[in-house]
Amino acid sequence: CNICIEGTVTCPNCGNITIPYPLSTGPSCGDQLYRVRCNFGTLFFDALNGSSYVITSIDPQSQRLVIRPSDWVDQACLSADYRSQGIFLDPSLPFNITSSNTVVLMNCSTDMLSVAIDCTSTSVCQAYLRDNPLAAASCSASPVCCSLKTGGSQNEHRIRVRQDRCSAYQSFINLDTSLPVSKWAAFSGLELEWELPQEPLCTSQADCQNSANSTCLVDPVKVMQKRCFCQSGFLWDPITGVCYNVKCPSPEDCKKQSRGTLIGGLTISTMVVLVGFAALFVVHRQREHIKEEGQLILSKMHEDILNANCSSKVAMIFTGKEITRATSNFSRENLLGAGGFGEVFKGTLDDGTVIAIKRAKLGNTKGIDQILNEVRILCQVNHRSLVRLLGCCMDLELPLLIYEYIPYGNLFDHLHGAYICKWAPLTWYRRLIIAHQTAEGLAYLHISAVPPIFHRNIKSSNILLDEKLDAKVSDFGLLRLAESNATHVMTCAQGILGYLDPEYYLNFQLTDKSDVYSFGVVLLELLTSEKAIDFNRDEEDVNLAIHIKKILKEERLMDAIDPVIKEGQTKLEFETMKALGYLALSCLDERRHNRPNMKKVADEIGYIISILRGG
Ligand SMILES: Nc1ncnc2c1ncn2[C@@H]1O[C@H](COP(=O)(O)OP(=O)(O)OP(=O)(O)O)[C@@H](O)[C@H]1O
Repeated sequence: CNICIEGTVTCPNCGNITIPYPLSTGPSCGDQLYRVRCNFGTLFFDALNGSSYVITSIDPQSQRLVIRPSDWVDQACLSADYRSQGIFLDPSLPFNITSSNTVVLMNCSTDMLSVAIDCTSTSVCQAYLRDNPLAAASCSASPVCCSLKTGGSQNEHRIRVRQDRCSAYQSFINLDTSLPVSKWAAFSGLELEWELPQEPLCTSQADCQNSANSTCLVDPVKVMQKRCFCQSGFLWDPITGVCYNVKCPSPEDCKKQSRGTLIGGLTISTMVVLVGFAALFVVHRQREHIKEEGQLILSKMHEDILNANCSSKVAMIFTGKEITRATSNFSRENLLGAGGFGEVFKGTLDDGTVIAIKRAKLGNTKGIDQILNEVRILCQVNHRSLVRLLGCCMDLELPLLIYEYIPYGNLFDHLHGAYICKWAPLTWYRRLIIAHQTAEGLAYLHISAVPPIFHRNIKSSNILLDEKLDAKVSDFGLLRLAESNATHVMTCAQGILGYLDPEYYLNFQLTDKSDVYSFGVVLLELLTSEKAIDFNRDEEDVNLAIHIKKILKEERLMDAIDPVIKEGQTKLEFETMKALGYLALSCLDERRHNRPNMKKVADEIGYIISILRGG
């Protein structure tokens, strides 16, 4: 817990103004997308067409800042930024105008009367024109004026003035129109907000030296660029711009924790010494007997922890001896593969039961946590399309998870070739069944599990197939239980390239709809047998979701379908492929609220299957 906040890249103050991350006043601090300009102690926001505005306040917590809009040229009723057509924010930058602003537009042409904003005689601007002496002096000669409340959408980038429309404006933040106009000056300003920044861009690891605890990796959304993504155990905090330690989010926590650790450490040391002496004494007298008893007690403790939250006892404690025997001492012949969590071995217990054993990687500090997490979660879930966790083993050097063995490999290998010679290619009907079973398993996790469970790591290699080629969703290593009253869970980008919900980059949350997005990518894999990310495709097609979305929009789905299932297809089969393609498209909607939920997806696939069966 010694490194909590490091590598902060905030810029120095500008005069009295503190510049919070991600705002940047120079190339070596902040995020370069969030440029502001410091000129002799005054901070400026530069807009398009050469106009520039003084920044009067910044609130990093709400990601908002206030700029002072131009006054108007006396007598002419013309805004000083008339030449730049008013305020025009660069739409390619992450700033927009908030919905807190009320804008009065003056010196307007009668054309404005037909525009859908309030230019009536009761408009707020009429009171302003009448009761503000300056406005009255300059602008009352042309009585048409209008007012509008800005929208606050991400497309809100300009307040426009021009000939034939309106040529002057004033803006107020959270204006209380019940107050007399003489008090309105207190609300003067235009409020902008910025989007939360993503992890900093990088080209090599050296660029990440300012962002401690991060690694320069390919950006799954834009694979042509790389970012300093937080390492395991750390989360990206877009407000402070650092990867913080999840175990001690603030330095205070660190201090508390290290103080706690110190006290705990002393207590533990004392206990260890005492226990050590006692143990030496006992070992001297009854060595073997005590060892066995100790193991029994440990085993009992683990069992108690494991079953604490279980309504029924489903998880078992396996002994190291048992597992070592079952795997022939973890021989390489029994190695099934390795993933993010560690290695997976096949094993056979004394009673003949075949099992899969997940062994945490050496130095995988999350191992124990992940195991307890996984065991607790899985002891609650029971669904035919989810891989069953049988128990765990904690008395070897590395913690182990014991699963039922699923004999026919994973969907990724079936679709992408590794097993093409070993097993026949999957038929279209079987692919639909696999999609349906997977969707049902996930819908169970989202809806029937209490509290709801988001998988967060859906990909074809985590869908295993049994001897009947039925699908079982595996790898709950990245699972976290959602808070019972929370609809989302903050997390680090633990998803995998090509499957990660793009909205994660907007708000750094993964929800049930993030699983829906990842599942949409799996649907595309089933249709095309193409990989989620493939650098052998053209540059702009590396990401399968982007590639197929384009093809679907051009109504060329057939060009992308796996030739194996395309060959000899009936018209009905073709229709069902199309239907699944469009379902995938809805799962892959950029905005998660537009995506269907997993239950709906499962029902849709069930319906597609029923059509195929009926035909
Ligand atoms: N219960 C199981 N039965 C049979 N094979 C399994 C089982 N669990 C995992 N495997 C196989 O072990 C290999 C590694 O699995 P693992 O889930 O650790 O990795 P992954 O899915 O590739 O990556 P990640 O850990 O990032 O999800 C895969 O080939 C998988 O098919």
